[in-house]
Amino acid sequence: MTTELRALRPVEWDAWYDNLLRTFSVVEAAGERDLYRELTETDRGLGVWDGDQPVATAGLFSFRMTVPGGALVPSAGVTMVSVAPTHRRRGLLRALMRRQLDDVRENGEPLAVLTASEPEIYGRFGYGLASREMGATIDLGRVSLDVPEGADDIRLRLTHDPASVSEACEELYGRLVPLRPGMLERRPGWERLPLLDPEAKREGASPLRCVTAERNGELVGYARYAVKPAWDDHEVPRATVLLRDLEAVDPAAHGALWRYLFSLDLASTLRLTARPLDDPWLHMVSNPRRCAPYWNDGLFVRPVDVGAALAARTYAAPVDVVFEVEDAFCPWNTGRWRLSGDAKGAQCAPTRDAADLALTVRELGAAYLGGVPLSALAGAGRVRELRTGGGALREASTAFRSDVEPWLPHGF
Ligand SMILES: CC(=O)SCCNC(=O)CCNC(=O)[C@H](O)C(C)(C)COP(=O)(O)OP(=O)(O)OC[C@H]1O[C@@H](n2cnc3c(N)ncnc32)[C@H](O)[C@@H]1OP(=O)(O)O
Repeated sequence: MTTELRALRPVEWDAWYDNLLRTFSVVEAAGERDLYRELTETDRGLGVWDGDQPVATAGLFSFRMTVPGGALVPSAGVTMVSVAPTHRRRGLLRALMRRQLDDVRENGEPLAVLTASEPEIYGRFGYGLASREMGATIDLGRVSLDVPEGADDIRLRLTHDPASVSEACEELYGRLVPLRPGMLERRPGWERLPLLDPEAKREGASPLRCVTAERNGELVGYARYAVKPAWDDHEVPRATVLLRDLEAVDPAAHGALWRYLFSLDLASTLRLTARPLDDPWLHMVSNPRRCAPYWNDGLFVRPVDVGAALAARTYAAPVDVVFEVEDAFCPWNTGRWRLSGDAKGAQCAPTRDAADLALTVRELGAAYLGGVPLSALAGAGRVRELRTGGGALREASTAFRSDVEPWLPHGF
């Protein structure tokens, strides 16, 4: 087999995308191809060709991601990775990852990020699981909600045309981006993604609708959802409310929107996916157990330039530690790095000083957004204390934590 790994040419996009669809065995729905064609940064696409046939794909998005402290840091979003079943397990993914991370480094992005089809794939390339997301199946008949003061002052409006209020919702979303690590600044065109609602993928649910929350005429929150109607054998209504996304700027706005979703007529279940671990509704419900919360993996983070990545965020407490970093896939990161920082800023540079903590770049990626404690990774043997007399783990672990759980509200 002779194959060629090279950059994607714009005219090849459809065949390249078809390889992705075939590999994922997904049925294409109306609107998806046009949207992804528009969103794809063709000049950052890679593929492997066997003759004139694409047999592997990988893409990058030029995102900026919020890190602890609120800075937006250039982060390459790895996407559309596929290897045709005829060509799997011959090293094509590894070759694509090699070329991609070299390109990201050359492009000066300190981080690469991704969401994984299967979590076990990307650790070997230095990606660590940095954010988790929560799902829940809430038994509306058994769970009540105690909403905060001010919820009654919120005016809710329902629209069956979410696009008609999208601009205002996007403006609100933009205000929230700097407040939570892991959120991605919207790039042009991405506002269409949360509105994508092909009939073929609804599985009996209604079209998407949007409820907006206003206080004194100003938008303070919104929720997009669909309802899947159902009636049991005794004609009892048992609809399921499927929440697509919800954003709100303060407790009262959250309260009003969650109360709305918890009390829709004819519904017996509210299903949530991809919510942040610290979602406010968890602390408003009478019975969290009957909400069956669970968590799943969210965003994987890979420091591509360890020094620049660690210096780009701030730290919850003063920290001055030397990390002994091992990075087998990107050896330019391997070595000792001194990180000194606090809540105002940080510096990180190579050093010859004695190391305080040893870890691989994957653990640095996992801890980077502040959601995974270094101490928990140390408990699993993945971070080792080297400082004589100890104390470095506690110092670094405290400093890395974020007050707000990292979260990626949407896939890419
Ligand atoms: C960010 C995203 O786009 S996520 C989407 C990823 N794509 C998919 O899941 C689509 C379906 N699967 C595929 O297309 C392919 O099987 C891929 C892309 C996952 C793997 O491609 P391959 O070319 O077969 O991988 P490759 O041969 O380079 O393997 C590299 C290593 O990863 C391992 N690996 C590859 N796929 C998997 C997997 N699904 N689960 C666990 N390990 C895996 C290989 O065993 C190999 O291990 P090694 O480092 O010990 O040698």
